[in-house]
Amino acid sequence: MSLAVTLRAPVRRAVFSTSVRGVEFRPKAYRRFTTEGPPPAPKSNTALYASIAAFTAAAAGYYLYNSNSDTSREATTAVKSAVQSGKAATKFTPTKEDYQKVYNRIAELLDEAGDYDDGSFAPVVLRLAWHASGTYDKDTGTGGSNFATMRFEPESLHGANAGLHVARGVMEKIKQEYPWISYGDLWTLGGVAAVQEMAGPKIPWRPGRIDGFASNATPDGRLPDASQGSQHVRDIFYRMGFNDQEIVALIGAHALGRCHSDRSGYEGPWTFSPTTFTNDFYKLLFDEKWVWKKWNGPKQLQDKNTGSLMMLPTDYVLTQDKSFKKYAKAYADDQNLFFKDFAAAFAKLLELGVPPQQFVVAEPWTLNTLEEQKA
Ligand code: HEM
Repeated sequence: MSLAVTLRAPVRRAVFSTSVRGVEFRPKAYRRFTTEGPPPAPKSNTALYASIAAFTAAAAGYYLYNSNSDTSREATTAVKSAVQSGKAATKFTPTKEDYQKVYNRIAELLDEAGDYDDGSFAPVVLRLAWHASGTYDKDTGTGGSNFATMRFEPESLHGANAGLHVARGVMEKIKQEYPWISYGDLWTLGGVAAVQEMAGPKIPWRPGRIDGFASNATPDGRLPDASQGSQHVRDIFYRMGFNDQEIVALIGAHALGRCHSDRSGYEGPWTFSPTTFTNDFYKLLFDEKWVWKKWNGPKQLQDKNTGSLMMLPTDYVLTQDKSFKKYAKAYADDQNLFFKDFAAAFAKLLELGVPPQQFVVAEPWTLNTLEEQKA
């Protein structure tokens, strides 16, 4: 039996043309031999074609399994299960509208937080997007949002990720409803929805991340330690490829949410409006007098006036370090500038670790808020 005959089997296309997280996947081996559609199958040859198909699928599986790419391994699984079930691997190519639907569902769930914290899951979901991406190391190309490795131990148990099970739980509900989206795309889209739904700037975003394995995880210690100073902050964020201006813009996300003593050890919110995206974090840094909190917990600052707000040591360095201070002051004075710079830096953060050719579109999209869609 010649290879040419094998590849002309009628079921070939269904077996080979599979979709990985909505991105159509065709292994190079297939592309090389592909023809424009199969010839009609003579009925009497059904058994022959079935065995040819099985052989082809097995060969494809072998080829894919022995390549090192994670995409290949996933495709292999798809091919295998298609063969085992006797059904074609499903092909679904989501459009921008499909991702907008996922965004909308996330936005709805962010609001269904009941008594949780300040009545919204948005801050913790934003934090998940950041921690999933912030493990990136530009020198080795490891870490980042591509593989969503926080699904696995030990990364899910890293001290810095304490409490993020809440966000992963919310995201899991969406995953059940839209199983075609990769976790990396889902979690980063969660970050986008969190910022936008809390009245923040539009965050350009595009899909293409794939699910990896526990072996893709990075070691503990890649995320910042809040008890440290400006050198540590620079070390961590420079490793990801950010500059001082981007660092200061990103940390402005602390306008949102709060610290939890049972998670990080720190306690309290940074602003009086922890579910609205504003430049209040910078304003408060400069306008309030900050004193060390007297308590048994880790060193943190509190506002002298009310004692109800907090700053981490790493937040406070934004007023102490000359270069950081310049940007922090500019953001305190100009919310539009902060929004613009945050959007750019956050969009960059969410794409760390994703090979550019993996993205399904060259230009990131802008997705609409629920409010905009009602209008
Ligand atoms: C020097 C850099 C940073 C340090 C040391 C830091 C540290 C922390 C700590 C200790 C918490 C409290 C966690 C808890 O107890 O639940 C926290 C919360 C948070 N962080 Fe950061 N962070 C940094 C940068 C960022 C960045 C870049 C973002 C996003 C772009 C971000 C977004 C958030 C959000 C939204 C929360 C609130 C989470 C909630 O309410 O559950 N942080 N961060």
